[in-house]
Amino acid sequence: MPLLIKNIKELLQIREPDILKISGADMKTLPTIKNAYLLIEHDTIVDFGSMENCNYSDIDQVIDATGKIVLPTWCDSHTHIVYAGNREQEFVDRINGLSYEEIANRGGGILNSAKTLENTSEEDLYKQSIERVKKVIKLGSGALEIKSGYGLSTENEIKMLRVIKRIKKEFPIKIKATFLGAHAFPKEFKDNKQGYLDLIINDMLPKIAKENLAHYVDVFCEKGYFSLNDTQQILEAAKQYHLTPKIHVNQFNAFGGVELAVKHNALSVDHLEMLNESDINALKNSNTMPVALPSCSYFLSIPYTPGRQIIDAGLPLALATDFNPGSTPSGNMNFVVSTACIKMKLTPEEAINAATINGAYAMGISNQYGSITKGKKANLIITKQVPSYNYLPYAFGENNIDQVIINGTLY
Ligand SMILES: N=CN[C@@H](CCC(=O)O)C(=O)O
Ligand SMILES: [Zn+2]
Repeated sequence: MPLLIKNIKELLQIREPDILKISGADMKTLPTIKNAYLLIEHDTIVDFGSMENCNYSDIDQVIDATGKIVLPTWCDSHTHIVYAGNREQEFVDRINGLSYEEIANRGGGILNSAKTLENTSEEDLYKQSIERVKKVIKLGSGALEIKSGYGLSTENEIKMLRVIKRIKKEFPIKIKATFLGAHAFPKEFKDNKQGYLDLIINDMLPKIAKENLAHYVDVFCEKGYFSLNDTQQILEAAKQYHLTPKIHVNQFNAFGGVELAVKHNALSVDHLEMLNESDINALKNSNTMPVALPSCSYFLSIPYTPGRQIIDAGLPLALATDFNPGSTPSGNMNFVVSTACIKMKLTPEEAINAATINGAYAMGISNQYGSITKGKKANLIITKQVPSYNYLPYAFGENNIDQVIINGTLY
């Protein structure tokens, strides 16, 4: 049954079907229609325009959006939403003076989450994870990339990826799975790093590919984690299984990870809190999307990704949550958009472009998601009554979402 949304105060992010990402100065523009309507059939946007041209009078299902804004749902291209337990104690430890690095060096951090996950059944992991998924959909996320990376053994990485597959089957939002076996070296491989790389390459990758459990491959390319050489080995091996890279780079140190990622045609490079001129140059003329994770900077009190510099260099930028138990226990894209404006000095137009169409690009789905385009999936946020779209990032911490539509159906 068709669904008509009428009297929309402003309909945001109207794009032609061939626009897959927005870069540089173009990010300052957010095409809109004021006093608009939008028509959905099944799961698809079939028509939209100005109310004065709205000739649909016999539609049964109508939403009156007077005073409200309608925009595409957020596309969160970087999450670790499948995890077990939490790391509240480390949060308190950091308040009391320990750094993220010190906690990791004591065997906490990613290894702490891996231990909890090992002791959690697949069923329980699924149950814990879907509570988070339900919450983020209510907060306006209509597409999620989800990483493994708290398994760190063949059995537990596959357990995580099977949970992601099940979420994909059970939930109407778009999900893309990423294999992140190279998230940290397990304790037993502390003095045999090549042994762990070999396990990833010779055991995990073939099994994951055989079960078709992942679309992308990720590596935490960082000092104390995976070196350039380690990263290169994994990306080369993953290529045989057609897994495109989306990698964690430059969170704490810049040492050439961006260039390596670009050389391997990475779909995205994520974090980038530490960025230098050669990283920016490597990204120019590439198809790789830089992704900023401002909630992580907020939570860890580390520098914000220089989004202004990235955009001013003519590059695109995407925004994502990084939802995970250690560095970002939040999947709230509304907070991400606000924080990008407040701390990274993005304009609301830039931040909304970064969290919708560019987020969709960073997960390889912008032909179907991330904008108001005829033929794209009807994944929409209807806000509460607000003065303008600037109010959304301005009123940080306030929930201004009234309704969320996923695949043409109210969620
Ligand atoms: N930096 C690497 N991975 C995650 C954090 C993982 C954790 O602390 O559990 C991130 O993107 O911030
Ligand atoms: Zn991450």
